Parts: sequence; C-alpha cells; structure tokens
Amino acid sequence: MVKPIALTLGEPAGIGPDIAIAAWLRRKSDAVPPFYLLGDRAFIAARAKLLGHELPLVDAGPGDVARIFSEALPIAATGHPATAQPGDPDGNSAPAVIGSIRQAVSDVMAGHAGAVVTNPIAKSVLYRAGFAHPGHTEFLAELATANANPPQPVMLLWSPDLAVVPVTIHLPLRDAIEMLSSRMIVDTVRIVVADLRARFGIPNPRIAVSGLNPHAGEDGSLGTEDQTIVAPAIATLRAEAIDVKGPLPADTMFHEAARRTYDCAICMYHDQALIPVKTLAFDRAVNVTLGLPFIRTSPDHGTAFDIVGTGHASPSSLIAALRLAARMAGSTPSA
Ligand SMILES: NC(=O)C1=CN([C@@H]2O[C@H](COP(=O)(O)OP(=O)(O)OC[C@H]3O[C@@H](n4cnc5c(N)ncnc54)[C@H](O)[C@@H]3O)[C@@H](O)[C@H]2O)C=CC1
Ligand SMILES: NCC(=O)COP(=O)(O)O
Repeated sequence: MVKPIALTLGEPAGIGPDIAIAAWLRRKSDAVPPFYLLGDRAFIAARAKLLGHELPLVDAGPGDVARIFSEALPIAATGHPATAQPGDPDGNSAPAVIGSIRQAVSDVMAGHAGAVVTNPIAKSVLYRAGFAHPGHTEFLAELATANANPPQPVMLLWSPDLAVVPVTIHLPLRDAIEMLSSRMIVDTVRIVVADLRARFGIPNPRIAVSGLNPHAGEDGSLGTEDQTIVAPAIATLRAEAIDVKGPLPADTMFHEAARRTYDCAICMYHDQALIPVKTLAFDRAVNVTLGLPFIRTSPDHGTAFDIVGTGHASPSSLIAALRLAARMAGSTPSA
C-alpha cells in the first residue's frame, strides 16, 4: 500500500490551511495523492468555513488515510492549538507550527508516511518566538539526525521549465558572499547529482554553475571570486566525470535556449536562483530538500498574508509539491 504524505500546518495566519483545503477539494480532478494534515481540527474547520466550505474533517493517523482520504480530509492532531487570525501572525502559534514539522518528520522517519510536504512558515514570526533555524531546510536536516552532525541539506527549486539550486541559502547577502567556498559548491553539486540520478531518474545530469559577479567576473576585473572560488570547484567536479560547465554569467544563463543545455542551474545565492524560477513558474515550481534521508517538498511560495481567507490562494504549487513527493517516494532512494 502506498504510504500517505504528511502535510504540515505551516504558519496558521498564512495561506497554508487555505491551500491544503483547496488541494483536498481538487483531489479527484488533479489526482492529488493521499495526504493528512498535521494540525488543529477546530482551526482548520474555522478556516474552511471562512472560505465557504463545510468540510468533512476526520481525526486520523497515517494508517487511516488510505481509507478516509476520498471522503474526508484526514487531520492528525499535534496537541498544539493554533490561535493566529487570518493574515495576522501571532508568536503564540509557534508551538503548533514547529510541533507539526516535528511530528511529520517523526512519522516519515518511522516509516508511517512516505514523504513530508511542508506548508509555508513565516520565518521572522518564528525567529521572534525563539526558533533558532533559518528555515525548514536547515531545521529538517537537524531533525533528520540523532547526532551532532546533520546532513548537508540542499535547496532545489524544481519546475518543468527550470531547476535551480542556491549554494548559500538563508543568509544576508553580505554573509553569503563571505561564506561562499569551493568546498560548498563541490559538496552541493555532488548531492544534486546523486539525487537527480536516484530520485529524478536523470542518469547523467548536466549541471550549469553560475558565476558570483557580473559577467562572471569579466576575467577578474569585476571581482575575483569566479576565478578563485567557482572555477576551482568546477575543475574538481569535472575531474569526477560530472558534466558541469561554468562559471556562467548569471544574467544570460536562464534564457530559453540556454535552459535547454542543462538539467539544473547551481547559483551562488538565494535570489540568483529563485528569481528566475519564480518568474518562469510561480504556480508550478516545487521546493525540494535534497541530501535528507527522507523526501521533503514544499510549494515555492510563502505565507501570502495579503490573501488569506479570501479564496484567491492558488493550491497549484502545493498540488505540484504533493504530486512530486509521491513520484519521488516511488523511486529508489539514494544510498
Ligand atoms: N517554504 C516556506 O516556508 C517559505 C516561506 N516564506 C515566508 O513567507 C513570508 C511572506 O513572503 P513573501 O516574500 O511576501 O512571499 P509570498 O510568496 O508569501 O507572497 C508574494 C506574493 O505572491 C502572492 N502569492 C503567494 N502565494 C500565492 C498563491 N498560492 N496563490 C496566489 N498568490 C500567491 C502573495 O499574495 C503575494 O502578493 C515570509 O515570512 C517568508 O519567510 C517564503 C517562501 C517560502
Ligand atoms: N525562499 C525559499 C524559502 O524561504 C523556503 O525555505 P525553507 O523554509 O523551505 O527552508
């Protein structure tokens, strides 16, 4: 029997509950794989009502989902009530947000769920409540290990049009440039190549690596990092027979013809990677964490506080995330 997907609550004041409800309502038309939502049933019922739906919500564990999903939205209680109002985040709901993520990871690590899909969190709200991790990506890596050496998580934004990976993730731009190293680039590309082979069925992934500076440094006259950090990493990866090219000027590597020449673009910092993919495929792109011992995907967007409870939140990216997670769960995990 196919294992269900554990879907986290996300920020309760955000659109996570709206799109989870919408995804369940589209379960037949969009072939949404069975999932259960880890959250507070009364809270979800109230959001559904605000959106104009009287939903059948059933308390359920992962083992009940296959039986229930076609008729009701399965809810797994986490024991933490959510109190935030639509569009108005409140730090008191932080335990509900974090407890949902913890329980989803526990379920997938125990083999009860096939994958974790996360709804968006508002990072600054959690930081103010004492959350010490930059985002899901880094938190999930910590939860994935019982010891002090978490795996290196890699953020992949996957879409039919473009796949991108930022080498540095949730860092102020100044710190990202400071921290960038050949070692980080090499480690990131190795994880990307292993997971593209094992989980995406691409036997020989073609990798394009961006430069850091304008024009990839213009032979050192617009910054030296492309020559001293990026190029040596590419040489190391080529010596491992990885199909990799670069450093490429980031402003010209995303046009249509260029995109056809690679399977994944490796970028040096968050916005260099996420701007092109969100521009091309905002409603289709999926955030995937590579390098973990379990599958985690997420919609590409955030909490969208401006449209919570209005019915305007599109569940497309969440549905793409659920479908991709199910597809990946059916493939052979990397060793
Ligand atoms: N995976 C995660 O947990 C992520 C969380 N965030 C968090 O989201 C919060 C807000 O971030 P923003 O930069 O404002 O980005 P956002 O993605 O929440 O919103 C940007 C714009 O896109 C619209 N939008 C977003 N998702 C939509 C959807 N499904 N349907 C229709 N319109 C949609 C919003 O209404 C808004 O106008 C931040 O606190 C950030 O930390 C952002 C990205 C990912
Ligand atoms: N901009 C992408 C993003 O913030 C997602 O981060 P994460 O919470 O999935 O680590």
